Amino acid sequence: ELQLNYYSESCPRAEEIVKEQVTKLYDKHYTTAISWMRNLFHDCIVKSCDASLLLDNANGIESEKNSDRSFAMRGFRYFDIIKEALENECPNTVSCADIVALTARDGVALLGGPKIEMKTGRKDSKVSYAAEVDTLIPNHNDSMATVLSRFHSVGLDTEATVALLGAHSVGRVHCVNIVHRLYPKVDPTLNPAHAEYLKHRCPPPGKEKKPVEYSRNDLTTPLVLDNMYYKNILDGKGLLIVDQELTTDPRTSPFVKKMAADNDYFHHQFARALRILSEINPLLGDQGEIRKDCRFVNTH
Ligand code: HEM
Ligand SMILES: [Ca+2]
Ligand SMILES: [Ca+2]
Repeated sequence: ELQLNYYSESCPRAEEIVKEQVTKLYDKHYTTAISWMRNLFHDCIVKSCDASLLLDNANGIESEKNSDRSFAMRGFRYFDIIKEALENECPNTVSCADIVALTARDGVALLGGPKIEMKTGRKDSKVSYAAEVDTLIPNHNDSMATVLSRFHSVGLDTEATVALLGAHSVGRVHCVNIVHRLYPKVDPTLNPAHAEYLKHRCPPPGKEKKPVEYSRNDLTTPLVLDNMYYKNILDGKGLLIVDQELTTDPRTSPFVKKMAADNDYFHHQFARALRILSEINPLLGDQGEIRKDCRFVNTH
């Protein structure tokens, strides 16, 4: 079973080391705090919080990082820094899966989100699920029915689902995921002034000036994990179709309104939801291993 402070005897400073490194990295590259959160989602919703996401292409393993749904994910190399710090303190002790969980927890706190109690004791997978990623992670234009059924199937109720999408209160979306709502006709659910802003950020396909263009999710508090996301989507400023759908689906819209009105309530629900997410099907005992290098399964 997962437990609080699983490493209290085997590596008493484990959680402190993660926090130190996450803080140091945040001071240098604030976007790392954003990446930890998305990484936890993309690892845990694919079978298990088992660091399957972190495996590289090697020895017959096909990396989940290269699937379509992992588009624009960043910051993977920072796991190596954290793992190295932990290996220096206690070799072969702290799993990569627990690093995925703890970094997300500490990243959320640095972004002004809630403090979250998180259990540890996860083991790492020996396999990757690259072939299944695109069916297990919803797409940006999926219906809310599809999103909810996927989240419900892993124990995330509707309120938790609405809270987790609040992660889009920070970070960015690339134009490839936006232009279909702008051209040839503006999606009528978009706020017209915001649509003009987005057209300026994202020229019609083929007319881009730079190879990679994007918009920030939240122009008001782009670096804070707060309930501005819900105010924005109620104002027609959601960038993804799934963001905007939260406001129109009768199952989700009551929670959107409640979260927009009360940041503490959002934080409380976000903390609850992230805990559920981080405890999906953990590998325990000898169901998995403790990888020496988060990119590769151990070779014995
Ligand atoms: C239905 C569910 C979800 C869908 C379809 C979805 C889709 C996306 C897409 C398409 C992007 C933008 C990629 C880009 O163009 O750069 C994105 C960004 C992001 N997502 Fe989600 N997402 C979902 C749920 C979540 C959840 C549950 C979390 C975390 C708890 C999360 C965290 C993030 C973060 C932090 C970013 C910004 C990444 C960055 O700036 O580097 N998302 N998501
Ligand atoms: Ca996984
Ligand atoms: Ca924000």
